[in-house]
Amino acid sequence: MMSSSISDTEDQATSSNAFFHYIPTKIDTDPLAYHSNPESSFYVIKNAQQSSSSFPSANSNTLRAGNARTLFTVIPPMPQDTVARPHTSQQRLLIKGGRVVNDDGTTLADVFIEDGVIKQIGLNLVVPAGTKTVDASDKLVMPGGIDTHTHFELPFMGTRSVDDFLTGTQAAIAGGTTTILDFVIPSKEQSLAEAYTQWRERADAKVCCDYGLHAAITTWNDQVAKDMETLTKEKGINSFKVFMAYKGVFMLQDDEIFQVFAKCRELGAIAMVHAENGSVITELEKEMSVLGITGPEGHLLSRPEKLEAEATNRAITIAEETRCPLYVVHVMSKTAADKVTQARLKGQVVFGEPIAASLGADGSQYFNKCWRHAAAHVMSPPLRDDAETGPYLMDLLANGTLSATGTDHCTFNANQKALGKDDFRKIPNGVNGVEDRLAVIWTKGVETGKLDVNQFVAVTSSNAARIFNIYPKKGRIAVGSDGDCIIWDPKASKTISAATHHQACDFNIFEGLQCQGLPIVTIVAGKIAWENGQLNAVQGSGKYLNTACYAEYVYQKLNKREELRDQKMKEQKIEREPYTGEVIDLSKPQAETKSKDQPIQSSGEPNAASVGFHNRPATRAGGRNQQDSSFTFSGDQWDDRNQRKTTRVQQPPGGQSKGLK
Ligand SMILES: NC(=O)NCCC(=O)O
Ligand SMILES: [Zn+2]
Repeated sequence: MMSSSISDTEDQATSSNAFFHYIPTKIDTDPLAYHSNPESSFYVIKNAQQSSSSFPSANSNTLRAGNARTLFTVIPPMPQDTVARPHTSQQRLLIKGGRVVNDDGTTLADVFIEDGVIKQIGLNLVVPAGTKTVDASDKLVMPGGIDTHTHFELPFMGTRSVDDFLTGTQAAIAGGTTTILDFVIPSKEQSLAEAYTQWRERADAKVCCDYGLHAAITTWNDQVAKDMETLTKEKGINSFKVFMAYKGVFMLQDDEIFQVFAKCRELGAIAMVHAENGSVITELEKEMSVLGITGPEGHLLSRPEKLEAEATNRAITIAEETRCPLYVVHVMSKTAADKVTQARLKGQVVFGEPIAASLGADGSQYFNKCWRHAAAHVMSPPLRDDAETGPYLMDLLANGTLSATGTDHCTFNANQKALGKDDFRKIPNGVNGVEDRLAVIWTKGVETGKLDVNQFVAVTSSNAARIFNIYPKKGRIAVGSDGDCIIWDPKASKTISAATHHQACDFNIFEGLQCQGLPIVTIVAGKIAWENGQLNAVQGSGKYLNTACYAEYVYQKLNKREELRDQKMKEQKIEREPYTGEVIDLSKPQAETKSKDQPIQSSGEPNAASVGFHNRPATRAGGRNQQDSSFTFSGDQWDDRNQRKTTRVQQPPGGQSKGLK
């Protein structure tokens, strides 16, 4: 039962199994909790109780998540782990003295984690002797980041992305991300099911943090549809991406996209789209060749922004027609973002994902004199040559129009990018970001006053958890949630560089960016995996996340709409007596049908339509209505069978034709 009243919350606060009592108040004067939005309030957890019981039930209310800032919502029940976490019973950690930041509120509280799960939140907690303590005084304690979009060790464009599930998740952890969602992308000769197994094999042995999978649909047939069912029902995948780009490789046609989206809707999954007009891009690429443009700038010039916006709109339209929720990956331009905005304003369930690159870098790099530098930025859709795009996308994140952030982390070294040294079309597409996303968003979002700390948590973690149905296991600091947290120091700073990053690639698109605000500690499943610049991540310790279909955050509205739509459709059904007259026998030659023998005109009533063309009634004299076209593909006139009256005109107006002499 959904409930959303303040009194419910008050009831809950006094009930025996209440954990927190949230009091909306504007008491916070601490600069750490600075709020840029004057309308938003701070929420303080009072009377936090120690508890070792399980997560609040689905009936319990808490403050509304996300940057929409509706006040009360329901926390769904905790999703079940598919793989039991091994119990290392002595694994206990107390995070002391920090300010706990969720997407809906901030409070001063300690956090006690045991066996990978948050067990207590509050002040003066009683914890077992020997518990390891980490000091978070003057720092923020936030849910670990969720990167919605990575491509670790992806075979692509003749090579393979260099960050694998080990270096990729290590780098993620160094940057404060504790969950990644990667994409299963089948090769031409592979089934979706085989590709899924392959991805699991690659990832399970290496991941240092939990991970989930989306799957890409790169071809469409009945078997793929069946595999989608298996992946959703048995393998924990709830999101499927189609490509409108990479013609001849991954790209699907509109009718296929329609069918994929319809299938997603049927399964309760989320459709995802890489939105670019691949067919037009292929033509524009050829034009670049004709113009002699072979360098990385050709990549940008052949992928104009309007082709991203057009495809975004097309995908949104198809999603609307299939009544399917849509997640637009890597929103790279203002106009594409506007399409998402327009759809959301109309109430469509569409989510937009800007990435670290579109928020923190720009496409002027494609014109850099150094080929290696320019090629290192090649990704699709491209970075836009416009310094305003990043701030624009950040504004849309701040006002809730864009929802979650990823990175599309897909890295290639210079020698791999060099596959396209003479032809930009062969430069492997992809850039870095998994390590830098949080610092870039803090620097470009919080430090500019666009995002408050709670919105920062929303767009880096909680919103993604809700959309992909892993909330509140992930994306929240709460009793019962996984012990994936970061201790964030808003005062810490660094300059991003490939020389010091943990990503395997030899280039960093944020090179030289001075970041303000960093994760000084990253806790993965209750263990410190990153502290004071030291990685202590454990290879293979991450678990695969089962993501269930019908995420309430996504589908609740849609299910209701579907119900109402069905009802409305049924209301429009007309009950009629069945037609009992003659039905034309199409197997017989048309000449034998009755209509041939019957006069076309009987009572001056219209019957022209009955012979296959013309809609307007004949004239009283039985002639063709002059407003009807006399054209048919057969060349026939509808009144061919009527005898025509002819009158020889002896003296036509304008004189007799004598013919040419
Ligand atoms: N985005 C990109 O350029 N590379 C990764 C593959 C994809 O997502 O398109
Ligand atoms: Zn991608």
